Amino acid sequence: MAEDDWLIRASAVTKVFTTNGRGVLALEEVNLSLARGSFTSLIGPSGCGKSTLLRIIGGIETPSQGSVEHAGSARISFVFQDHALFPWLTVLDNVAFGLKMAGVEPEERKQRSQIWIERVGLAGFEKAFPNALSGGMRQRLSIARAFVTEPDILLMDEPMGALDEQTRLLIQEDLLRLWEETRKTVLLVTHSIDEAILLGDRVSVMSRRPGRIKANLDVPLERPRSLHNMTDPRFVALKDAILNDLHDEVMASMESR
Ligand SMILES: Nc1ncnc2c1ncn2[C@@H]1O[C@H](COP(=O)(O)OP(=O)(O)OP(=O)(O)O)[C@@H](O)[C@H]1O
Repeated sequence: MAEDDWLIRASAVTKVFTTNGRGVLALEEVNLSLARGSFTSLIGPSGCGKSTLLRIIGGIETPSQGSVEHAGSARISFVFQDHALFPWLTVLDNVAFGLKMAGVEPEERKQRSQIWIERVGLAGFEKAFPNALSGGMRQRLSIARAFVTEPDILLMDEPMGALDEQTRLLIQEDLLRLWEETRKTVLLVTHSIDEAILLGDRVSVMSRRPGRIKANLDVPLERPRSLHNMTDPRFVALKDAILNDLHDEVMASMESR
């Protein structure tokens, strides 16, 4: 990535949480740039600070030290594991909610929401309420809701974490397709090495807590991609390298307990 091609950049971000008078150093001098129109996957041992870094980049958590800068417009949408859907609103109204907040007129809201409902395969469920949907459908709804406002940056924290393996594969394929059509700037936090490689242009691997970026690895796979890429020798070689990095970190964090 060209150094000047970033859309959002975290520089020397340090985060200390204080609970019951005790400080926990969650992040230490983390640097991470998201290139415009690129997909970055963030992976690391449990508790290393991935969610904290995502939240700081998204501006919903403040760094103790360091800064987050935007180059130009940086409208941000989030997708979280727990969906954060409104149970009292229909599918259509859940998708349209962000547009309503942005002051978009009702007719345009409906049209734009309908397009995204169809893109994520929820046509026919416009009037359903979230509790009548399966976990996979709820996740598709969250994805539609995040994309419909046409954000510059999408921040996704373990969006597929609660799904069974088969639903997860389907949604990964959906996300691949949607991303390849829209080329949003994306940061995806995931525990799945396969997901990180399949979706990402780059995989950033974090060290154990206090989190730092241990490696930024480019994914050497052409697009468009599909689940079949997972058996490509280059995919397997990169997975092996990431496994080695993570293995060292996880072992070291167990030893320091
Ligand atoms: N609001 C908070 N108050 C106090 N400590 C926190 C808070 N949020 C996170 N932490 C601590 O900061 C560290 C990093 O947490 P974070 O959730 O960012 O890690 P993570 O890498 O996303 O974890 P996981 O992979 O298990 O979801 C952990 O030690 C966690 O306990």
